[in-house]
This record gives sequence, structure tokens and C-alpha cells, in this order.
Amino acid sequence: MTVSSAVDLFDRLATEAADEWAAYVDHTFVQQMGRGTLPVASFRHYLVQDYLFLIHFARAYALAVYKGQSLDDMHAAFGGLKAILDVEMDLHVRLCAGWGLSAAELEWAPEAKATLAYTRYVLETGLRGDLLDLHVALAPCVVGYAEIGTRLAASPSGLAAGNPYRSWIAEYSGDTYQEVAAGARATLDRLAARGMTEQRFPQLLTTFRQACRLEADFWQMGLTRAD
Ligand SMILES: Cc1ncc(CO)c(N)n1
Repeated sequence: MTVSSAVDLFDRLATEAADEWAAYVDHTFVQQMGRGTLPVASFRHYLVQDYLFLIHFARAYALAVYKGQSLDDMHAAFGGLKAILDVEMDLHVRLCAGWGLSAAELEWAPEAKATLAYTRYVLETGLRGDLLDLHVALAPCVVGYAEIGTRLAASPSGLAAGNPYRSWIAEYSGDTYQEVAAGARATLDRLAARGMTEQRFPQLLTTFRQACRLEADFWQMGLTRAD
């Protein structure tokens, strides 16, 4: 039996992993960014690690280009790769420049364990599995940040002039990033519609859950400035 496309795959995964999803998108770090109360040292620690994270996520999208089974697959993955290298990393460079950190210093910063764990988990899942396994591992990242951006932008202090994190919130709630997230959802549906069997769902759910847990750990690493 192949999976019905009536419910999109992302929604099905996020519904089944509701606890892990909530712990990720509603983490204390996120709440404090929305209120503007997050200590700057925590944000800065997070942002440097996120730069390293994005370097490895770019590699994971490159792996998705390589694993493409059609030009459509390759274009979709290439869009994700370009969004990271050309758009998202620019935000990090700009924000960090405000604290006197150069792009070269970011690139060579020591990698925290939470960064290692998450990025290598995604890469390993993609190397071991097929394109659907890889896109499921990647999905919480982009779709989650789009949801976080939207929520925080709608919150009372999210985009307020006095919130030090408003440019971060503006970036992830903005049209460009929202389109990348919509693309990630569409990619999952396209791959699932290609004949994904129901038997695969538990394994995909495990991957999705794991990625959500690693996202929550990533926020926690920023909050506690863990290395
Ligand atoms: C840890 C993490 N997850 C998701 C995103 C969104 O791209 C990001 N920049 N960093």
C-alpha cells in the first residue's frame, strides 16, 4: 500500500511527533528571543554555532543534489543549497560583524557537541538512506524555523524596535524564507507520492523525531553556552 497524499507528509510527521516538535519550536530560547530577554551572550554563542551548522547543512543539501533521481529533485535541493550559502549565511555574517566577529573567525570557531551531533546525524542519515530519508532529516530545520519566525513576528514584542533579535525574526518570518519552507514541504510530498510504502513511515518518524530532539538540544546549547 502506498501512502495517501490526502494529508501532507510533513503534517503527519509533526502530528505524530507532537511532543518533540513542541519542545523544539517553543523552546525557552525561542520564547526569550520573542520577548527580547535572551542574554546576548547566549544568542552570540548560538549564532556562531549556527554558522558552522549551516556549512554542514549546505553539504547535506549538496548530498541531496547528488542523490536526486530527476532534474526536479536536483533543482529542489539546489534551491535549498543556494538559500543557505547565498541568503541565510549572510544574515549570520551581518549580525556577527556587529559584535566584531569576521566571517573567517566564524568559519574556524570550535564546533560544539550539539552542532556536531545534529549535523552529522543528518549527513549520516542521508548517506545511509535514500532521498526521502535525507529530506525527512532536513525538514524540521527549515519548516521549524519558518514556523518559529512566523510565531515570533506575530507576538507583541517580536518585531518591536527595542527587541535586539528583531532582524533574526524578520529574516525567518520573511517571504524568502517562508518560500524555502513551503518548497521543503512540497519536496517531501513529491517524494512520498512517488510510491512511499506505509511500512516506511515508522522509520521516517524516528528520523523526524530525532532531528526535532537535536534541534531542541541546539537551542539548549545556545542558552547554556555549552561547548
Ligand atoms: C539549528 C538550525 N536549525 C534550523 C535552521 C534553519 O535554517 C538553522 N539556521 N539552524
